[in-house]
Amino acid sequence: MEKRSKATPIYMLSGFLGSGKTTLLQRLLAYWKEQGLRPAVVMNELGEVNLDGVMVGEEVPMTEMLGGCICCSIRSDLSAQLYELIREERPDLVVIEATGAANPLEMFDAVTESSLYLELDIRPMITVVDAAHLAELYAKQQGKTYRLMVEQIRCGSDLILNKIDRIGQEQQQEMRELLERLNPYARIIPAVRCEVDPVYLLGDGKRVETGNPAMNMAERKRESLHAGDAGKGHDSADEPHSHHHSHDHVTVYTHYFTGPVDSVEFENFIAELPREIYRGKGILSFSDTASRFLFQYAYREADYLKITPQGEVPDVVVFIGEHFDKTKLAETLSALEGRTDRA
Ligand SMILES: Nc1nc2c(ncn2[C@@H]2O[C@H](COP(=O)(O)OP(=O)(O)OP(=O)(O)O)[C@@H](O)[C@H]2O)c(=O)[nH]1
Repeated sequence: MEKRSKATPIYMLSGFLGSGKTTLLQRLLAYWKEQGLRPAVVMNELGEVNLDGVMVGEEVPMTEMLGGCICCSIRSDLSAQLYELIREERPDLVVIEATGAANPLEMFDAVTESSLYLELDIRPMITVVDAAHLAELYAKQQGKTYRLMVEQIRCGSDLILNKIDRIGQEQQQEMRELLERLNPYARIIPAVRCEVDPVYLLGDGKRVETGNPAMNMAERKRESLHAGDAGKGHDSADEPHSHHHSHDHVTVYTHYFTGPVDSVEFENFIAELPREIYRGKGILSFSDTASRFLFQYAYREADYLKITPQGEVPDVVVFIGEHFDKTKLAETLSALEGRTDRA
């Protein structure tokens, strides 16, 4: 118990873009608050705006690391940000939600580096897996996205097999078995919208780690870099240094709107997005409704949630994908604004 007051527990949420990390984060924050704890969040986004932050209550201290990925381009900032957050806010625990493109081993290294300066209690990594997306990628078993997803699965101590509402029973079983093969150490928790029992997930008061989680991770890292399912064709196995740039292929485009757009036109535009774009999020004002919407697009499924953002938040969308044509996307989005102007 004494240790708790000194070492700050650090929870890392891993999982590919759009798998459900923020959905899980919201549940965990609600649970911790119910327990009378004061959580803090480090939110890392590839885009220039923190749209996930809108989903986190204002009372939760949050550090934003934007415009890059914690695991490489802005990795060195993590220690400083954590240090400030812990010193100024004195939280009971910190959750780090990395970008979905983050290589979990690099993220783990970055946090371990921080523990040289700060007294941290690094908790087992939680990986959220989009069951439908994994099923599709597993059918092909190639590509950087699949390899990254496998890496994230191998590094998780707890694997939430999320979005099982999007696949049938048989495929659920197949994906479960795949996870067991890829990571026999982990607990697998099937879920819809990350609805999991936080007491079970976090193991509060019950879970006994077999050994030091950091040590387990180091072992897994060695394994992961040398052999196994992921090792086949894994960047770092083929080219020893390339794993540091494992998500160089990810393209991000941020578009600030100058005014509202027509909702039907926007939905049509989303329905026709190229496949290379696998994630989108934004805050939008539509010309045909009064409220503002938080827009989400993950693995070809779009969601619109009515929101009242706190403070000044621009109308903006961020698209993330692999080598898509930013210029064309910018033109199409500008044209949508133009159409509304004429209306
Ligand atoms: N159908 C379905 N949709 C889900 C489920 N869980 C989350 N979603 C939706 O998937 C989208 C992405 O969820 P997030 O929680 O924002 O995903 P994320 O991993 O934080 O995304 P990034 O921060 O971009 O990596 C949202 O529209 C969610 O409402 C699920 O179990 N089933």
